[in-house]
Amino acid sequence: MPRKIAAGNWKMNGTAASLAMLRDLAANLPDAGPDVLICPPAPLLFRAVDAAAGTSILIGAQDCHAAASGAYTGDISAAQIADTGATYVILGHSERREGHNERNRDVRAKIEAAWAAGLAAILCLGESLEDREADNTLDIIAGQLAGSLPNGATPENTVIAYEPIWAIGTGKVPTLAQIVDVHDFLRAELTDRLGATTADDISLLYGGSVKPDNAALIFEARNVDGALVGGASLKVADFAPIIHALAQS
Ligand SMILES: O=C[C@H](O)COP(=O)(O)O
Repeated sequence: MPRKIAAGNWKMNGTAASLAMLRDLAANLPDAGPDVLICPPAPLLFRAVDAAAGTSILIGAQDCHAAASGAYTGDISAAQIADTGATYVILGHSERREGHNERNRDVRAKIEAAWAAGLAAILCLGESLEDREADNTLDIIAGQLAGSLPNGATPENTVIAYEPIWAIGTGKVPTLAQIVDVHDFLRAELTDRLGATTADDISLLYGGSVKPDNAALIFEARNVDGALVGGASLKVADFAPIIHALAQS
């Protein structure tokens, strides 16, 4: 069985003061619930790890460089992320692919770097509205998966997040059938590549406008093992109900 995971991506939001929410969140988690992960901006990682100490909340980063070290002003390496005590890194988010021109091969190299540093990678995949309307979704997903995921994926080092670009921050959510189509496809592609024993245990997250009022329905979808949540992960009042919905799914 894949692990259930509720991951919060704070994107470029929050300050040190925002980390007080981690204690509140920890106090509002279900017993025996899913893995809960918060990915704050990089400058907050050390403090976030401290703030989460003694709780079950895990901490992750939002990107890393593919190189181990060097003259890359403004970038951070996977080893530097691991040094903070963070254990995950989001890679290939559409906001990186679009805003920073990351290609599949760049994402692949970053995942290799993450693994080498002992981090688990959350690989993000998703189609644009144009791709969706042209009925190209599964081709796009197949290409991103083939191009971005290195050999050697395991349930411990890899999580896949399906995030339709048109659903991110828009309040638009695919139908349950559309989510199931992509998640079933991902599971089948992973099975082809890795065999069922490994593929069946890799957590597949849905991301894009997950909110307290739609989470329970989304978690009914076959092969949805959790969510990658943006805006609704910033407040305990929004994120905790999503986590509870996942625990009950
Ligand atoms: O990484 C998270 C996603 O981009 C979803 O963001 P959102 O929940 O604000 O739509």
